[in-house]
Amino acid sequence: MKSVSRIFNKKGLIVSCQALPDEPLFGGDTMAKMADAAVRSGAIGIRTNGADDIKAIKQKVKVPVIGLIKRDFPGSDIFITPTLDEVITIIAAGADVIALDVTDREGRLEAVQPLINYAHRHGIAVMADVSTFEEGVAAQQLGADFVGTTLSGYTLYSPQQEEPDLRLVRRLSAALEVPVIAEGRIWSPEDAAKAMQAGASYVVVGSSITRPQLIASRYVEALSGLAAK
Ligand SMILES: CC(=O)N[C@H](C=O)[C@@H](O)[C@H](O)[C@H](O)COP(=O)(O)O
Repeated sequence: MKSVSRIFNKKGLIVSCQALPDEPLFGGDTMAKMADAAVRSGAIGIRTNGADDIKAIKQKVKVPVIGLIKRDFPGSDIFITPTLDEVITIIAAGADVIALDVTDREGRLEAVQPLINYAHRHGIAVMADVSTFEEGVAAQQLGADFVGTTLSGYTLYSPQQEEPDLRLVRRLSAALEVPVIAEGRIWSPEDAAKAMQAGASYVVVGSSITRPQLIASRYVEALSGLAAK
């Protein structure tokens, strides 16, 4: 496997280009254009969901791609690359890093080890999406190459807040040897800068760059009281 420090050529912004089938920008072609725009602006990596989008983005841009597959299983809360099937599909699609759920739910901390090992046997690095400090420590012990704060706010036991979890970024960055990726609810360049000041090596920004329906709705909401007058 490529040494982790050589996957991304420097620290910086990773743009998450994701649209699910029910979102207006759904489709590999659109996501590849989003990725192109991000890279032209200086993004050093892309994070994306699904084999089609991974392939389309890999064809379009030269920066490393973090791939995941969101898949729902009835009765389970684990939806980011839940099983080996998705890991195999992501590798075949050409991702440079695989993102997967490394939370302490449903026996996941045991179940995820073979997925990490499989990725490594195929020369692919792993980004652990965690929701707490303890999960980040466990993820490093399990061999994850990057630890991301992606799932803080999305497990029942992590802080439920509108802002990014900078406290978690700070604690993980102080304690871990592997690079920490700040991700989740980063809505401004100022928040992104704070995340890096808190110790993150990389900052993933998604919705506030690539989900125009969410961006527009913030403006509409800000105007709604005034527009009624
Ligand atoms: C919790 C979950 O499903 N997160 C997903 C993970 O890949 C994406 O839907 C987010 O857009 C991504 O984490 C970036 O975060 P934000 O869009 O807040 O900048």
